[in-house]
Amino acid sequence: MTARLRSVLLDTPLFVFVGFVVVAALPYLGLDFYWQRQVMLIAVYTLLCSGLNLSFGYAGELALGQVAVFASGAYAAAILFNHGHTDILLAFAVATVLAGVAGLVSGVPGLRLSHWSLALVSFFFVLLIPSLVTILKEYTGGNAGLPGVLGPTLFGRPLFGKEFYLVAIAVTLLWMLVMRNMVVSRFGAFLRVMAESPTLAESLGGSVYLLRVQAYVIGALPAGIAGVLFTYMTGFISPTAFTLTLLIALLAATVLGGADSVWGAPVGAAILVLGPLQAASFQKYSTAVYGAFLIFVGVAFSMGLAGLARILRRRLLERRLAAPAAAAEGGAEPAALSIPGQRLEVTGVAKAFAGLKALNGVDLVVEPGTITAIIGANGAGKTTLLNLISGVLRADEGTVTLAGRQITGLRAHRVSRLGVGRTFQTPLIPPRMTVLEVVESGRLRDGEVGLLKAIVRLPAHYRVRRQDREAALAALSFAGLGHLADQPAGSLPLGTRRLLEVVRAVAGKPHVLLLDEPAAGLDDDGLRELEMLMRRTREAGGTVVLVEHNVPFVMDVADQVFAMELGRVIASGPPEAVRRDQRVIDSYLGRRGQVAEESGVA
Ligand SMILES: Nc1ncnc2c1ncn2[C@@H]1O[C@H](COP(=O)(O)OP(=O)(O)OP(=O)(O)O)[C@@H](O)[C@H]1O
Repeated sequence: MTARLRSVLLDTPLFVFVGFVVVAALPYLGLDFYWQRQVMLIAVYTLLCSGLNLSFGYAGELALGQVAVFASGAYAAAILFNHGHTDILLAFAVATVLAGVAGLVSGVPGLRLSHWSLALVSFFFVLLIPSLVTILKEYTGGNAGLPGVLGPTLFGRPLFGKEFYLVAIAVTLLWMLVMRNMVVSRFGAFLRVMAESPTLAESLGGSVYLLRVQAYVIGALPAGIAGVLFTYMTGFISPTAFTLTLLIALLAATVLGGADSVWGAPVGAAILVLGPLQAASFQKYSTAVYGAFLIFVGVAFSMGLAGLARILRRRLLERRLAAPAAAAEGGAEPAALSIPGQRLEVTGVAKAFAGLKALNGVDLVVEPGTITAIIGANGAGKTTLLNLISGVLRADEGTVTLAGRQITGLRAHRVSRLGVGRTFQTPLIPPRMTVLEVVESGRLRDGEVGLLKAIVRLPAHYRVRRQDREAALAALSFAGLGHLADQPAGSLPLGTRRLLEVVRAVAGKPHVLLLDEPAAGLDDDGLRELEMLMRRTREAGGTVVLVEHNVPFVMDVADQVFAMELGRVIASGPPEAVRRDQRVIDSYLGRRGQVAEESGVA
């Protein structure tokens, strides 16, 4: 057994292989023809739902064109067959290319505009099926359909009955392994982050547009393959097989199985095929029932069965996880980390929102190995400044340079890849990731996504993922949070989530670290941990920019302070000097003291 095959086998849950071997063996154990068809239909729907998982569940796009791509694969197989090209591998290849093209044609313009444009464009493709079938009647048979598409070949050998069944199961397993490899790769991590927040994905170095196109196009590929299997399974196709009802049913099955789970697809597909909704008396009401079911599942059970299984599994494992993790840290020295800080220089930046000058000629220089704080009243322009540096916003005027290199006007993911890490005023933490996964995602900005390497599990994929994991563990230990590694991030209190954001940014070893109000809402313990983390980051060489309202904290931790008012810097220098500056007292510190006194806060 080669190392790669071994790794594919060992990294895949055993139940998957056992399950597929059992399913593949069923016809040899006496499963009759009717049930063989039902199982193959589950395989077909699994492929369709799995593609939807990627584009809809993981990438968060309402991709409604799956049925159209399914139809293109089905017609491709039938037309090839009728022209004497019976090889099923050829049909798979053509259907996959067609699916990719259909995905690109509908996805590229749709995704460039907005969520809803993609939904509309892809939905339009489904509505187009009957017209296209009529226009291409010569090849498609029009409304009457194409009968007698039976008995494809594989390398010249006809595939009937059990052999075709085996091909259907094997192809489905293969796709599921590809899907699983993608989901556990850096690409999958980006998708999970993006589903939580596109802004976060960009700030971690992912081009949201590119990720969406990739997820949408790749999600279309299994639908093309499913089309080929469906054609050869039924032996007959017509436009009546590719309806809106099927689309709604697939969406319902995807959500029910678990939209952001690899193994939710076969579960949802099995329920769709075997469930009570298949009764003949139900057919007339199918669209309404599936629609109502979709709404119900989407609103009341959006986690799906996979989400439920995750919760149960977590509860079962909770005890076991707590013990070794706590033991692992047990008073050990925090890991050492080197953070390659670079000089950040902001010169004359200005930004207006509909005439309101949020920034009006701001200059700022931050040296490596220092903490620079920016203070000022609400609306002074502090967050806008961080957004300009990190590429979330474009400056109207002025420049931003990193180690002398201009980064002005670059998109957020490019700025991130050049070494700017950041946190957000409201922590952006994907709740379904574990703490370790969240911190690992901070490493995504460094190096390539490596989608193909992940799919075929090249050694480079393992090396990168191992390095990601080690760096994330080191960053957690650096922050004294190693004992939380296996906790679901969503279960953490707000203060710990704030710290976690900082740790995620530190794990990416950024050249500049931008922190937006990290101390907000932290209790005394949290503040101490944050202060320690920031001091360690500075000692490790980091360039830190801190926007913060907690003045005592700022005065304690910062090397230099910039005070802002109405988009301008009104004072800068060492903390004590800025604290005594009369303009700063009048515009900010005095007012904060007054507010604190009025509210009884010391
Ligand atoms: N996207 C936007 N569209 C319109 N106005 C905006 C936008 N972002 C910020 N502003 C305005 O720009 C000004 C500066 O806002 P900014 O959020 O940068 O202030 P801040 O100093 O960070 O305040 P706070 O301490 O409350 O976070 C405010 O008047 C704000 O209303």
